Amino acid sequence: MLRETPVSHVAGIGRAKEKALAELGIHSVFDLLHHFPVRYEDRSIRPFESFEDGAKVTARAVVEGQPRVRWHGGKRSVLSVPLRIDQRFRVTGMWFNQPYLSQKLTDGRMVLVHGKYDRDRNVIVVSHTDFSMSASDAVGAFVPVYRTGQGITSAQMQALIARALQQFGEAVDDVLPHAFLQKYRLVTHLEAIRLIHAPKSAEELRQAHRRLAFEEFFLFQLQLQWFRAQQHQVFEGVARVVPTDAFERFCASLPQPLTAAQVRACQAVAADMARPRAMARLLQGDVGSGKTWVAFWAAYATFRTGAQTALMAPTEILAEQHYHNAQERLVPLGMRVRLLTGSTPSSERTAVLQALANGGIDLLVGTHALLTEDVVLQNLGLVITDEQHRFGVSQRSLLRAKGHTPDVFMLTATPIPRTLALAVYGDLDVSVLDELPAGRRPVETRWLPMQKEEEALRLARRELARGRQVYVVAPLVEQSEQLADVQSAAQLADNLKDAFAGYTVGLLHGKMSTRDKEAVMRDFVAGNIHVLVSTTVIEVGIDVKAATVMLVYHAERFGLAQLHQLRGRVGRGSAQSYCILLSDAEGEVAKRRLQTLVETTDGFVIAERDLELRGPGEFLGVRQSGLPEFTVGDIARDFRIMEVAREEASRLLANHDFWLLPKFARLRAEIEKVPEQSYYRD
Ligand SMILES: Nc1ncnc2c1ncn2[C@@H]1O[C@H](COP(=O)(O)OP(=O)(O)OP(=O)(O)O)[C@@H](O)[C@H]1O
Repeated sequence: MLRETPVSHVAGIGRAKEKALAELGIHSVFDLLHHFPVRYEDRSIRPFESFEDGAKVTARAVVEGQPRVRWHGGKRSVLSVPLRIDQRFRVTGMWFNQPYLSQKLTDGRMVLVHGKYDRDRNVIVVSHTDFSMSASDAVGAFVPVYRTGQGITSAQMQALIARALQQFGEAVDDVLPHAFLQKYRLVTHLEAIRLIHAPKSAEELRQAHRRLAFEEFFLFQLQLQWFRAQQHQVFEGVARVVPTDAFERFCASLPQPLTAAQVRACQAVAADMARPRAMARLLQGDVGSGKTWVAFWAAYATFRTGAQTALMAPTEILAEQHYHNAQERLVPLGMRVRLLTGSTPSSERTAVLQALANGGIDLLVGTHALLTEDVVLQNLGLVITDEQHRFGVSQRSLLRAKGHTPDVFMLTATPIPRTLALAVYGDLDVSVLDELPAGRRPVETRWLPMQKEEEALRLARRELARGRQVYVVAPLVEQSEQLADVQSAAQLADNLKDAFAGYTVGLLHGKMSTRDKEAVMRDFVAGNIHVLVSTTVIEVGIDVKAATVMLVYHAERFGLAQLHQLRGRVGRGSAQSYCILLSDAEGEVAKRRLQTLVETTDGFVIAERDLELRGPGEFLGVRQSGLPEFTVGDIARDFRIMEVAREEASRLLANHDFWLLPKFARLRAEIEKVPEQSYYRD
C-alpha cells in the first residue's frame, strides 16, 4: 500500500522536503520510489592524461591559489579557480553563476569537480562540485541524475530514495505473474527499482529497463486490447447510416477543400459508423495536417444520425480552441455546440447541464472534467479524444456511467513510423493524415551555433515588428547548479527582456500551477503576450496563427519528434514562419538529428529517422521521442519488447483463467485503473 503511504513516513523527510517533493508530484512512498533518474552521469575518476577535449570529466582537485569572480551585466558571473589535478597538472576550474562558491573554494581545499574539459583553454567548466570527498558512492560510472526542483538536489533525491528502499522495500509488490519473470528472465519489480536507482554496470541498467519497460507495455496492451474487445462486441441495431447528402453539405461549408488524406479518413469514419459495432479508430496526423476538420466531420455525421458527440481535449485552452472552431464550422450546419470545463461559471454550467438533459446540445466540448462530473448525455453516439495517448481508459468510465457504448475516435499528433504502428496498436483501426493542406508554406528551419544568437533575435524582432508573435523554448533545468551551461527558462526570459524591449515577454514553465499556465497561454493566444518563453510545456495542438517564430535554445537536448512538434506550433497561418535551432551540437548523432529537421518537415520521415538514429545503446533518453508516453519504455527503441507484450496480453485476455483465478486479481485491477493524465509535459 505504498501508494497510500505519505512520503513523510520516510526517515529524514521533514516539512520542507515534503513540500519540495510535492512540487515534483511526489506525494507517496510509491511516487518517490518511481521517480526514476532522467539520465546518468559518468563520474568515475580517470587520470588527467586521458581527458579528451570537449568531454565530461571528473577529477579530484586541490585548489591552488585565489578564486576570482568576474561579473557580467549585474547578474551573470564567472568564477575562476586555479586547480591542481593528479599532483602534476594545473587547470582552471570555471563556475558559472555561482559566485558564492568562492567562499568555499579556498586555497588548499580538496574538491571533486565534474564538468566539461576544454583543452585549448585548459579549463574545466564545472557542473557539479562535491566537497565531501568521503562520498565515494557519488563517484562512479552511473551516477543518477534526477529531475529536481527548489529545495532538493539530485544527490539528496538519491539519498532519500535509498532510504525509502531500505525502509519500505519489502512492501514493493509485483504485478507481473511469476511465470512471466521466468519465461522472459525478468528481474522482480523491486529488484528493477533498486537497479534503476543505483546501477553498477550497464548490464544492471539494462536489466532494470527491460523489466520496467515490459511491465509498462504489457499493462498498456492489456488496457488497449480490453478496450478494443469491448468496443467490438457486436450488438444489435446500432449500425448508424449517415444520410447521403451529409458529406457534401459538410464539405460545402468549409472554406477550403479537404485534402485527399482528410477525405479518406472521413470516409473511413462513415464506414465505421455504418457497421453494427462501435467504432474504435485512431487518427494519426502530422502537425498541422488538419485533424480537427476530420473530427468535426465525425461529429457532424453523428449529429445527422440523431446522436450527440462529446469532444474531450487535454487542457482548457485546447478545449476553448476547439469550441471556437466548432462554433465557426458546425453551428452554421445547424449543430448546437456548448463548452464545459473546470472554469465554466456555475450558472453557465447549470444551464449547460439542463440543455443536455433536454437533448438541446449536439456537440459538447470540454476537458476530462466532462467525464468525472455528473454530465448526462442523453444520446451519446461519439466520443472524440484529442491527444490521448493512454486511450480506452476514460472512455470506459464514461461508458459505464452512461450505460452504452458510443463510437470512439482518438486524435493524435504523433506520427508513429509505419514499422512500429503494428507493434503498438496491433489491429486498431488507424487513419493517417500524411498530407498538408494546399498552400501551406513550409516552415523555414535554420540551425545556428549559439554564438549567432543575435542573428536569431534579430529575425524574431523583425517578425515582432510586423505584428507577429514568437515562441522561445529553453531546455528544462534538471538542477540549476549542475547544469550551469543550461539557461533556465526564467533566466532566459529575464535576459530576453532587453533583447525584446517594447514587447511583452511571458514565461511558462513546468513548475507553475495549471491555472497559472493556462492564464499565460490564454494571454499569448489573445496576443497580449508577444514573446512566450517556455520549457517544453507549450502544448501540442495549440494553434496561434500569428506566431511565426519558434526559437529553440540548446536544441540538441530535445528529441527529434519533440522538436518537430515544437516547430509545428508555427507555420499555421499563411505567413512565412521560421524555426531556429540554436545549438552547438557535438557528436555525429546529434548533428544528424538537427540536420534532419533542417531537411524535412514530414513528421513520418522524421519519426523513421529518429528510429534509425537511436541505437540500442541509447538507454537514457526518456521522453525523447514524443511517441506515446511511457516512463521507461521507449517504443522506438524497445519495440521488440512491445511486440512480446502485445502477444502476451492477447493470450492472457483470451484465457478463461485470467478472469477467474485469484493470482490474476492484481492484473485484473490494473485493467480497470484510470491512469493519471499528465496534461503538460516537460
Ligand atoms: N483542407 C484544408 N485546407 C486548408 N486549411 C486547412 C485544411 N484542413 C485544416 N486546415 C487548417 O489548418 C490548420 C491546422 O489544422 P488543425 O488545427 O486541425 O491541425 P492539427 O492536425 O490538429 O495539427 P496539430 O496537431 O499540429 O495541432 C487550421 O488552421 C485549419 O483551419
